[in-house]
Amino acid sequence: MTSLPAISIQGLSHSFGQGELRKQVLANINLEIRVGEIVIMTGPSGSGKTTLLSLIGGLRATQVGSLKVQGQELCGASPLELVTARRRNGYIFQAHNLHGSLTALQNVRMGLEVHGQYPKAEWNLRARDILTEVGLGERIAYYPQDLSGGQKQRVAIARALVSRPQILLADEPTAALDSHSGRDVVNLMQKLAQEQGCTILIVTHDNRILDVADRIIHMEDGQLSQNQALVTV
Ligand SMILES: Nc1ncnc2c1ncn2[C@@H]1O[C@H](COP(=O)(O)OP(=O)(O)OP(=O)(O)O)[C@@H](O)[C@H]1O
Repeated sequence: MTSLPAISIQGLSHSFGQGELRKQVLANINLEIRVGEIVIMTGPSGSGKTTLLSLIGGLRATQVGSLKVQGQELCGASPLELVTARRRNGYIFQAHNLHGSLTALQNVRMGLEVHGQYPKAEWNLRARDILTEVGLGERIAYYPQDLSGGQKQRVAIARALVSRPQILLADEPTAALDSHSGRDVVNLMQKLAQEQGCTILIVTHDNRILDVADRIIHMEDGQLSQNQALVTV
């Protein structure tokens, strides 16, 4: 049995701005990511990595080409379809983006609220369970200001994965962390996502985490390099 790729992109291009200010940032991107694969995307600043990640996440509308996520075509999708597509994914950003006025537990519950799939009666239990899995079972009532950078990012991972998304998109998840915390965070992402059969795409400049990838792809001037070498480490 052949399963659909998690992500399938053909001839994707993207520009910002209009008229004379129009600037093409992605040109003819072709990429296929299999279900359960962990792919790392590297490349210089400004090369278009975040733009591609945001298109895959349905965070902005796709203009040209074909972009299928879990078999759903996002090019030409309506705003409502994009919102639905967005809710199916988990996101982790460089800055953890936790709400400062909410505890760790409440932040993680938000991941379930937004997702809207699980009954409300289960939210606390699910949030508590995943916080325990990321090693923060004793800190569920802490506010972000009372957690270290690595702990905050672990809350962000718990929030991203609590709804058991099929795709996890991470943009520079270790950039604000020291090497030890960065390694912890990536190992956790890998472990939880593998347990859940989740496909992961990570954008990073952090060479220390490249070994978690099944495959590394490289973006340069809006184009993906062709030698998408398999990592053998
Ligand atoms: N909303 C926007 N409006 C106009 N231009 C944008 C917008 N977002 C990004 N760009 C431009 O698109 C290009 C690609 O940006 P993008 O953020 O995708 O690069 P990146 O590879 O992720 O960079 P970095 O590694 O620094 O995050 C850059 O030249 C950037 O200035």
